[in-house]
Amino acid sequence: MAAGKIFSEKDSKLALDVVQLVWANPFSGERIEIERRLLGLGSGSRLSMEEFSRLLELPAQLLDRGRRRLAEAGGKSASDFDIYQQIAFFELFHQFAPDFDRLINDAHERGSAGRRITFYDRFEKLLDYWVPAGLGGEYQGFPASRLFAVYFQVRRAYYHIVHYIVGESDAARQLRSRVWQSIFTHDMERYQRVLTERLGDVITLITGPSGSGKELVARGIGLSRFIPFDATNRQFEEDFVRAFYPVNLSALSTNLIESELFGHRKGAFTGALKDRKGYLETCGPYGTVFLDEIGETEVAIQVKLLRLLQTRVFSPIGDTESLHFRGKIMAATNRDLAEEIDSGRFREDFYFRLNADRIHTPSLKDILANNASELERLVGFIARRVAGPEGSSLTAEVCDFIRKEMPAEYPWPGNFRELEQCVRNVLIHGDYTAEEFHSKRKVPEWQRRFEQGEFTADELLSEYVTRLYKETPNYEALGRRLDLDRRTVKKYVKADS
Ligand SMILES: Nc1ncnc2c1ncn2[C@@H]1O[C@H](COP(=O)(O)OP(=O)(O)OP(=O)(O)O)[C@@H](O)[C@H]1O
Repeated sequence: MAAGKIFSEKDSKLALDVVQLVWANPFSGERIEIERRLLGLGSGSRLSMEEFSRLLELPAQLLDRGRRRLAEAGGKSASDFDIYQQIAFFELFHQFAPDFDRLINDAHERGSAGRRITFYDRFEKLLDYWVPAGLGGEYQGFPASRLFAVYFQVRRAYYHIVHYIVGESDAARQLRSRVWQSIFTHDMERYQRVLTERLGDVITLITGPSGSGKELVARGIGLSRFIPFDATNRQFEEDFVRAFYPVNLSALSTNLIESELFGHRKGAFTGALKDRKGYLETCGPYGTVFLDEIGETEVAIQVKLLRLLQTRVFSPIGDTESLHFRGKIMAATNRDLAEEIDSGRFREDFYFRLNADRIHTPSLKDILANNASELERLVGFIARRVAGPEGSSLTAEVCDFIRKEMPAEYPWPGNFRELEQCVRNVLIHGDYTAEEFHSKRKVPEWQRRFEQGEFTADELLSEYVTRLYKETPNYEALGRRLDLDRRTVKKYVKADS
């Protein structure tokens, strides 16, 4: 019997568009286009909440109609079964998004995610409703638990990217999209088919100025790695919140870096009183070791790390045994590594090894240069975090302060971190003075004219006498102080003071 079709002619086109949506990077411009096309809207910006809810009804309606024809069309052998199945995945993902979000939130609040996942049974049941297990119980060649694990990863990635990288500037959007690619590549369908367990081998290097969010990006990627689900005991194989190991290399001596990363055996050096596991050993297959400030490391450490990256093998200090590193390595630096290589401080071979997947976090100055209104949005975000329900009044205060007291082109050398300090200082002291800011603070008009030599002698004297008159508002007394007679003082005090 020739294979039938699950979808009618009319539904088929819509179904193909929905499948594109299933695999599109949610932070890409392409995704917006697909969403708008599905709703019959012309090109434009992101969907409103109401439009998005309308969009989510489409796959559910398609599935309903498809499910009724599923058996008749030949089930698994229907020519469009794979399309039907992918739409079912999409529907299921959205149905369970609130459950996954709760799981992620709770894990962050408690600092641990390790517990039985109670909604897995419900998940299997619904999956079985849309794609009956009688059709084989495998979904694109994988068991339901694998699908569940991919959903959890997708939801974690979405959650962390949205929570960690804020803002509506093009730079923020591009960064979100790039981070998504770092987790899933640009071809998510291929990722879920063959790469889930392989992408951990790829090293990610994050560059960008200090305080621009490099660690945040690293954390977002590290906490969003694929983690298999064990359907027998209803648990994920790794606690995602505990799978990120950041090491600030600039804060440690060469010996300490080795000890922290590689670990040591008892007696390996003075003070090594017992065996100690390093992060490379503690980190499991779904974990991430983050080497922060990699540009600050001595060449000797670079050589050891290069060996680790090439062979994924290391030995604790004082041990000859080789251990296998199973996790992912990420690194970050605010230095210009090309310059460091030229000056002989950074090994070129090490750089090329690190440079497989590169992400750049933009400076706040660059973000604001293309989008001035972004400052208020970012201040609002920080203020809500700092002052909770008073967030909007604090936002207004901070924006007012910045507008009146800070130079229009202030470059925010400390980037996002400095903006956070500014918000906190205005909250606590009603004021903010940074080193850099101090030197660029708006100079009073009289000082500027003085420095530019714009005063005549009379104007200068008038400025001076008027300023002092505010402290000593008595012509007689001020005359004595300045060694001038009363009438001369009066003549120089400006009329409006
Ligand atoms: N794009 C962003 N969105 C939200 N918060 C941000 C962003 N970038 C940075 N931050 C905040 O700024 C602070 C500094 O971020 P982070 O430590 O990630 O910067 P960094 O680039 O790693 O800095 P350094 O080079 O000094 O280590 C953090 O408190 C972080 O929450």
